[in-house]
Amino acid sequence: MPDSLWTAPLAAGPVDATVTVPGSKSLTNRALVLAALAAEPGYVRKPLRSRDTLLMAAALRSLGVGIEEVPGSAPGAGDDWRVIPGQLRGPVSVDVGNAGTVMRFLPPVATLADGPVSFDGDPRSHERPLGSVIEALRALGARIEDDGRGALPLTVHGTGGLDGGTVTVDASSSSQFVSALLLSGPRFNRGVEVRHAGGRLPSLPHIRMTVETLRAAGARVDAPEDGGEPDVWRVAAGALLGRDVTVEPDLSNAAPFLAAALVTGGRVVIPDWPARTTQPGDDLREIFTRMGGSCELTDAGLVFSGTGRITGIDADLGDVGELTPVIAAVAALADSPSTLRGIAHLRLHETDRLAALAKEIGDLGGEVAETEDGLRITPRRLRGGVFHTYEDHRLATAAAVLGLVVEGVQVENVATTAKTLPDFPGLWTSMLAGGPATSSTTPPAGAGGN
Ligand SMILES: O=C(O)C1=C[C@@H](OP(=O)(O)O)[C@@H](O)[C@H](O)C1
Ligand SMILES: C=C(OP(=O)(O)O)C(=O)O
Repeated sequence: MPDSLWTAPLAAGPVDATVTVPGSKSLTNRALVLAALAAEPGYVRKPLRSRDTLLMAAALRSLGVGIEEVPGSAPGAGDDWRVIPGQLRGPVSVDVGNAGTVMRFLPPVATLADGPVSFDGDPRSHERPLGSVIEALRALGARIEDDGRGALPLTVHGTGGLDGGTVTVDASSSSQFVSALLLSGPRFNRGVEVRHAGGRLPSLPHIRMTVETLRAAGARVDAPEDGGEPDVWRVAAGALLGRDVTVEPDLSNAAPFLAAALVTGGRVVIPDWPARTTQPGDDLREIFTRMGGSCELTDAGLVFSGTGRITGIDADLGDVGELTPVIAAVAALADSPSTLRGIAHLRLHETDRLAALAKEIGDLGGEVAETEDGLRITPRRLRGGVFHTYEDHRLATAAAVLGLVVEGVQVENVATTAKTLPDFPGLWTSMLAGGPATSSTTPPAGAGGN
């Protein structure tokens, strides 16, 4: 059966709305892992409930961690999670879907289980790189069965603990390799020292996020940004605290909504925008200001306005690669060309994002050329048509941005946005209706967990 098409709504005029963006995927999944590895129960409040985080919760539950629904502390935000750590058990089968955080963060956790833990996921999960994590865990003492391709499927033969120690990895294809080894590090007998050796590390803010969340959970961490050796992180062995963590809104998922203000010359308010954060999405304030908008952090949240004029940019997005699809969509609507650099690793994301953006924006009449490490975008008059999304949530939200000002953009499989955003179409139409837009907290069908 062909995937369904969703006709992206055209904006009738400048948008003017307040959009409550659900919790951060990256923070929710780190909070779940750290709470599961803690020495005492804790809470994850205002968690994101999307495919990626429900898969993480389901995997941890099957490993023996209690994750209970408790009434939410924040009005209207849905239930919170109480996480009760326990002895991790096997045999267990984990479905990672196409979640990088699940497929990379959980194999190190599985070494602590008392039996085998097998991992598998969507077809794309077999193509996303994992070899550095597999080799690193073997070097630290783990037994792992795989088919030698450095990817899923695989089985970690947990023995209830791991020696740990020093390991060198090439994390140039994903920062998640470093984050994965650090997150479980406090539970390894000798802690862990991770040394990156290879090309440029992408998504550094996500590694800083890992370091901050570990420290907040009581771990002792040495990191390069504190005057340590470049590309070397050390996590000492030790018990993790059970904490009460409130998840920030997902600032990367704010991108399409801020873009809506930019491309329609409107105004969007995102409540609860943190004054300080490790989320890469915070860079949208600067990037979209350079592209013609203006923003202000107020008590009501981030107030972002467009003028209707959109300027192209030359930007290195290596630290904030996950923002690329929406930035590329905005760039295709600008009044001057853009060059997006430092993002070769996007070829290994949910899909090959560079190829997909070049093809799909190109099919609407745009001019997008792939470079060795990014995209060169020359704005052209766009026309409607089918925008294929390759089961990539951020391709779908990028297409919705184009559809605001290009009539007849039909987005294939918009439901794929549920990877990180529950009810994106509902949020989008509420934004266009001008009312307050708040996503439903109902989990997407087939997401696993409960
Ligand atoms: O650690 C994380 O939560 C993430 C790290 C980044 O991965 P890469 O370093 O593979 O780009 C990012 O793109 C992804 O969406 C989330
Ligand atoms: C790259 C992404 O996801 P993942 O966590 O699956 O790597 C993303 O969300 O843009």
